Amino acid sequence: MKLIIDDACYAYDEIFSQFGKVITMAGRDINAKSVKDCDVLIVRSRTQVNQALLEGSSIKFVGSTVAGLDHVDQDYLKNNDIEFFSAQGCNSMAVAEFVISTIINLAEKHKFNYQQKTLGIIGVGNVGSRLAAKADLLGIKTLLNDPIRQHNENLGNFVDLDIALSADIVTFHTPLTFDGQYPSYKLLNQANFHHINEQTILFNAARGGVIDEKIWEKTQTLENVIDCWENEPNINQNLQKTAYLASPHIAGHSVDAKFMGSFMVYEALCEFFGEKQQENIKNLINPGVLMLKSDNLLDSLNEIYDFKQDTIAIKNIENFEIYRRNYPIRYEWPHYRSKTPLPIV
Ligand SMILES: NC(=O)C1=CN([C@@H]2O[C@H](COP(=O)(O)OP(=O)(O)OC[C@H]3O[C@@H](n4cnc5c(N)ncnc54)[C@H](O)[C@@H]3O)[C@@H](O)[C@H]2O)C=CC1
Ligand SMILES: O=C(O)C(=O)[C@H](O)COP(=O)(O)O
Repeated sequence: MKLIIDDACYAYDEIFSQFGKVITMAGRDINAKSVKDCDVLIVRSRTQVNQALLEGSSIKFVGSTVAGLDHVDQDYLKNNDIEFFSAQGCNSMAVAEFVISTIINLAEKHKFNYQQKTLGIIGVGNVGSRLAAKADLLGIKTLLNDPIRQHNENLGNFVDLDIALSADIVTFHTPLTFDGQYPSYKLLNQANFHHINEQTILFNAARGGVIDEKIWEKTQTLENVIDCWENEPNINQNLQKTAYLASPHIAGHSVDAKFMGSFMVYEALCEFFGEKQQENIKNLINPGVLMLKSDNLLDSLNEIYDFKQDTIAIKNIENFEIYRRNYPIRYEWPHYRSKTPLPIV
């Protein structure tokens, strides 16, 4: 069997070589010619998985080791009997940690008490619900918006989009969708941007396109935090120059998340081909207990990982893709022993 794998997939050799010959390439370079005689395709977010890539190939299984689905034409896969698995939730804790760590840093910069702020979370799935749980632990009041969940689960505590947008801190965690009853493309647009004002902290760690950047660049906010952009890696430099954090789509890039993305696809692949899982793969990340020296929350979170370094690293946007492909090691909070309680859920 032949597997073609994005070389940014965590531990691709240790994890996937039990299935056959592994060929790797940068995700953006995987093309119809390279997949043609392969049986399995494993990607992250940079490969467009569609008819143009797969028609006439031998691919029987596609695994995506990330949460977003906008790079995959799932209808094409279904109609052509190609098995698809996506590692939903693999990086949700990493994104929640990114948002909380940034809020704590902004509280210090602007001298506000985060317990007196409201946090509007738009999209309350794997990321949004973990973020909400961490915010609750810290005593931050959340305003949750997710009309799909509200409709399906009849949740009484959810709010309308306009209410979530009027929070002090507004953060998007929806997929990028263009159709259905609740498309998220330009969810923050001409008609509702007036809720965002000079006191708002606005995050996009979901996907470029969820917020209309043409309007965003003309809107005065307290701070912008932008991890996901329209037209990556050719990002909007007006927004980049003024954002508190302008990072290269790395909110989900913890070691744990990358491992979990690969591992979840591995489990699905074992099931698909009826192969037994190798026990040792579960132990591929094991940094032991990591000790923190700091004695307050802000310093502890920055000692774990200071996200400001990611903004500095892409001041020259030519570094956008290189930096994210060679991202520093960042472990999630549960690995650390801290003198001050961390909001771990
Ligand atoms: N910056 C990064 O590194 C990362 C970005 N992402 C992005 O974040 C998105 C969310 O990730 P997860 O929470 O894991 O996905 P998820 O599928 O678990 O949750 C998404 C939630 O958004 C809701 N939703 C969909 N359309 C909506 C709308 N119009 N308004 C409000 N809510 C809506 C859904 O009902 C669902 O509950 C991913 O699709 C991906 O695009 C995910 C992980 C890492
Ligand atoms: O899971 C998602 O969705 C993401 O946005 C990933 O963190 C993106 O990872 P890359 O494949 O772009 O490294």
